[in-house]
Amino acid sequence: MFETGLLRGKRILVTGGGSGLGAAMGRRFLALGAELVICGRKRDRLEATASEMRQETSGKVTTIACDIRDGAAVDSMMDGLWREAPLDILVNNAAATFIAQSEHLSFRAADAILAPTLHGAMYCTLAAGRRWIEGNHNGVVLSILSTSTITGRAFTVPSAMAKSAVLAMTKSLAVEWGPKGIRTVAIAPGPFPTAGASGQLRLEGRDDTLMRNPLGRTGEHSELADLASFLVSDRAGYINGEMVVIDGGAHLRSSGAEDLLQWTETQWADQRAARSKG
Ligand SMILES: CCCCCCCCCCC/C=C/C(=O)SCCNC(=O)CCNC(=O)[C@H](O)C(C)(C)COP(=O)(O)OP(=O)(O)OC[C@H]1O[C@@H](n2cnc3c(N)ncnc32)[C@H](O)[C@@H]1OP(=O)(O)O
Ligand SMILES: NC(=O)C1=CN([C@@H]2O[C@H](COP(=O)(O)OP(=O)(O)OC[C@H]3O[C@@H](n4cnc5c(N)ncnc54)[C@H](OP(=O)(O)O)[C@@H]3O)[C@@H](O)[C@H]2O)C=CC1
Repeated sequence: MFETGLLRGKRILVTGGGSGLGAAMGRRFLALGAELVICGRKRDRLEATASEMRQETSGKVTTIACDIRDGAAVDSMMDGLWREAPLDILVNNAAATFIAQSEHLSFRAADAILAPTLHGAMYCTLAAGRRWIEGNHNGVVLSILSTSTITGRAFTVPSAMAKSAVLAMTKSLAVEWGPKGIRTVAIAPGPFPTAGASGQLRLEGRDDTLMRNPLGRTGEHSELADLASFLVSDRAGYINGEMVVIDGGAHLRSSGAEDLLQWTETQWADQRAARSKG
């Protein structure tokens, strides 16, 4: 689909690149010639994914254990990266969510979603952007958001709030940092089966939601990876401050959460008891 070497010479950090959509994007970036850095909290999973990637391609993959909720840890990761060479592209992919009745959310539970999804994305963006500007280096920030930025989404309110805030960052920085050679773009995926999303959103037990998709299917990881590759590449050099939706048209019918309005109190109690660790 793309010219060989579309991303040759690009050094890309994908947060949460050890699993799910982050790993799918990383694989595609490598295949297109990029040098890849993936970060996350779970060192073992990062290493396992990187070792598979190294076997699949001859590309360079580096792993960094970093909890992006911790600004000092983010700064230290960026310092380490810049000591070797500047990044060219940051992909804000790491995030967290779970379904819950909002009246049952403790403050700690709300913060468990806001901290990685909003603060983590902001810390990574500020840390990379400041270094690009100081070094007079061009950069691209791609943030993986959600169609909840358009529809809102019941029962995942902290996630919808955080993703909307990162969309505001994307639009605002497009104007502020565009003149400094930094593009900010975003993708809003619909349902793409991953272990993280399926576990946290109970996607498997909720076929109705998926079947209401106008295209009658969920997204393929390769479809998202292709879109991401285009948006971060120089071929998309005139796209700035935009969010591209990739959901088969699903959000035009529903936010995807309406079936949860039919859940009984017993189902919600069961959900609270069966909390999944992402
Ligand atoms: C609504 C349906 C939509 C249909 C389809 C539409 C299209 C799809 C749209 C998808 C949009 C976004 C998707 C994603 O983000 S998918 C990625 C999912 N991946 C992850 O979440 C991975 C990361 N996950 C985690 O880190 C953890 O799972 C967690 C989020 C829980 C955070 O863990 P942490 O260790 O920080 O938290 P603690 O265990 O210490 O708990 C902190 C407080 O949070 C409370 N908590 C935890 N889980 C739940 C829960 N399931 N329900 C309610 N409350 C929860 C916990 O009790 C702590 O609070 P208290 O101390 O007050 O008890
Ligand atoms: N799959 C889907 O249907 C959809 C996904 N999205 C978005 O796509 C992105 C990827 O989701 P998906 O692949 O499904 O889910 P995953 O659960 O696989 O991905 C989440 C990743 O984020 C990392 N992460 C979480 N918290 C932190 C943290 N504090 N510091 C560093 N890394 C962290 C996790 O690694 P670790 O646990 O090692 O820290 C993990 O690799 C997310 O932004 C999600 O909101 C949006 C819409 C739909």
